[in-house]
Amino acid sequence: MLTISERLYKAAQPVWKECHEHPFVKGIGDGSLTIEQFRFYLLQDYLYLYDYARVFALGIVKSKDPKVMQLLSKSVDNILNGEMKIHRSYMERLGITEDQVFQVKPSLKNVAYTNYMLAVSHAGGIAEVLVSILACSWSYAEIGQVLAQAPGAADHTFYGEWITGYASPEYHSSNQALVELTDKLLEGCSEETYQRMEDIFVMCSRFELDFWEMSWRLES
Ligand SMILES: Cc1ncc(CN)c(N)n1
Repeated sequence: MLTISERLYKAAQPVWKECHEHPFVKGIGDGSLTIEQFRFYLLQDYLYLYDYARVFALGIVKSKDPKVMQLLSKSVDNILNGEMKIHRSYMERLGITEDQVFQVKPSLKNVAYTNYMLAVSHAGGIAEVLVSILACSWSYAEIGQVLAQAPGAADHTFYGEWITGYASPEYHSSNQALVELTDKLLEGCSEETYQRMEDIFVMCSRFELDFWEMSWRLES
């Protein structure tokens, strides 16, 4: 029998396949993505990650289990001081200051995605919080792993740092902890609850695809 996370993963496969095949993702992998497109993505993603960290923080508020609270607070730290280090390094390379990022307006699709995660998490419980962040964390772990396997991709002078960041054992294990926690929280849940979770997971996966597309087209 499939675990809850395996069922969620299977349900989102058609959308994840489109993410893997998206020209933006392929372009990071083969180095053909323009710096202009990456710069646009970087700025939007930097803003996105602050709201994403807020969703984890909401999980701390919603949880009564000290172990879950510890894991989520570690995740907040991983995002703000780990994952975003990659962004800050690229900002330095591209001559962008944090003040300049905050002058950028988040795009419509960026706002739609973060507002969706925040709304679902505010209205729901700890399981809704976990499932709404899972597609984000998991799809990037998978994209990082796939791109890192292409010969030379991880050593690319510009995109290599992005690829190695998301393919790193640290990123993989923090994502794995979220997958396992989701299974634990939803073990033995009713079919009705599962369907609600699947809707959230697939919706967030669609937002992921939209984020790549928006960045490819520089849609602000
Ligand atoms: C839009 C988006 N989705 C996911 C990730 C990976 N945390 C990210 N940085 N940005």
